[in-house]
Amino acid sequence: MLRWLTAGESHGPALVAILEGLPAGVRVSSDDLAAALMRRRAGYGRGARMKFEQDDVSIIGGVRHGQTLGSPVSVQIANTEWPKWQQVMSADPVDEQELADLARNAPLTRPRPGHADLAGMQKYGHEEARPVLERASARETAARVALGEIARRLCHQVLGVEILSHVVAMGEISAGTAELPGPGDRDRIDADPLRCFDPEASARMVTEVDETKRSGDTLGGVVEVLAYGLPPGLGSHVHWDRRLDSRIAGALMGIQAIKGVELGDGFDTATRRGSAAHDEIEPGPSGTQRRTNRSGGVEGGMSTGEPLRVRAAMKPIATVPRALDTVDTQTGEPAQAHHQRSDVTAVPAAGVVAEAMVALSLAEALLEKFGGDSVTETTRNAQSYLDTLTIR
Ligand SMILES: Cc1cc2nc3c(=O)[nH]c(=O)nc-3n(C[C@H](O)[C@H](O)[C@H](O)COP(=O)(O)O)c2cc1C
Ligand SMILES: C=C(O[C@@H]1CC(C(=O)O)=C[C@@H](OP(=O)(O)O)[C@H]1O)C(=O)O
Repeated sequence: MLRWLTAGESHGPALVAILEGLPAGVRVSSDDLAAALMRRRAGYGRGARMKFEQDDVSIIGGVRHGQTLGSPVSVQIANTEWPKWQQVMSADPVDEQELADLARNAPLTRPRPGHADLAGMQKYGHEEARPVLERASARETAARVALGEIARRLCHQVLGVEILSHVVAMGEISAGTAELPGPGDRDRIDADPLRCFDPEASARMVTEVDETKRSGDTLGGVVEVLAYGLPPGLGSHVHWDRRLDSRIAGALMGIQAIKGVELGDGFDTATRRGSAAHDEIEPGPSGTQRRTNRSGGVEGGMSTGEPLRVRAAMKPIATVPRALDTVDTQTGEPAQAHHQRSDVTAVPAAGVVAEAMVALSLAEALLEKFGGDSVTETTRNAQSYLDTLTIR
């Protein structure tokens, strides 16, 4: 069983994460994790913090000389901004007067609509939003991306799986998706300012981000994750929580600000007649094949062997510069929501996080199906399954 956990606050000393249940022999180094984290920081429309803060990543356990050991892998991502936040976020009690004098520690009593501030204050009994937003912040997704990179490497080593993502909509601007990016297009997508595969749409998206920023507003959008090289039969039809689609949907909805998930043609499928909704099966050169991939590579909760295709819709950033109406919880009076700085949009980064969540879900399903305590054993098991598939 693959298990993972993250901890740490946005302005704390570090994020930490543990991934348990990996076989021995997954090839990974700190530089690999640093490269994965760089991808998450990029993207046109990210805020000032992305420019001055670094992800200072180190592997604390579970890896030796570039290979996993089979023990829990533990990762730390230090926040280079920590020195400025040492008193505000100190784990130990701090002199009250010293704290009161810090502008950085001013109580945040004007909760932002769309963020976790108000519901979190009510639920945990906090009088201001700092203790909520520190953990609600998507800073935490850095830890998921680090673990997702290890999961991605496992899937690639065992089955040659390639996972990538691209931005298919930014606000009202949609990319042309007649041509899907292939396994080799990862670098080209990353080189685009908005991680969009359609250069013409990307240029219009850049203009839209600029105009949105000028008007003091924020943007959401849609990302698509693709996974190539999956065998048929990951996940299962036998129970709701073993379904691959249910796990992937849950994993993607668990990303901050994701409000919708769609497998394959998703909501469009519901508008079609059955004859135009499914993927007809035909004999091919190496076994059965599909004429189309409307399902997005999952039927009956199991991978079909076709590419996985899943979309996630992100709402616009909640910290709107032209601040939204709220109530000052200290006075009960109408007020403007607190705002210091924020991303205009983080859709390109959300794509990288979505890849990580898909990689973790696929690694879990892969280990469940093939088991193994070493990558060699897992690969042997996977190969034996593929060699003996009764229907190809
Ligand atoms: C990569 C990424 C970056 C984000 N950056 C910001 C930001 O700068 N400001 C902000 O208010 N929300 C940002 N968010 C969104 C908030 O984390 C999110 O609105 C908040 O957690 C509430 O969303 P929820 O209702 O889905 O929980 C970001 C989300 C992601 C995935
Ligand atoms: C720090 C990251 O993202 C942060 C996510 C975030 C939020 O509210 O989710 C708010 C912003 O932080 P701050 O309010 O301190 O400017 C983003 O910069 C990161 O992705 O590494």
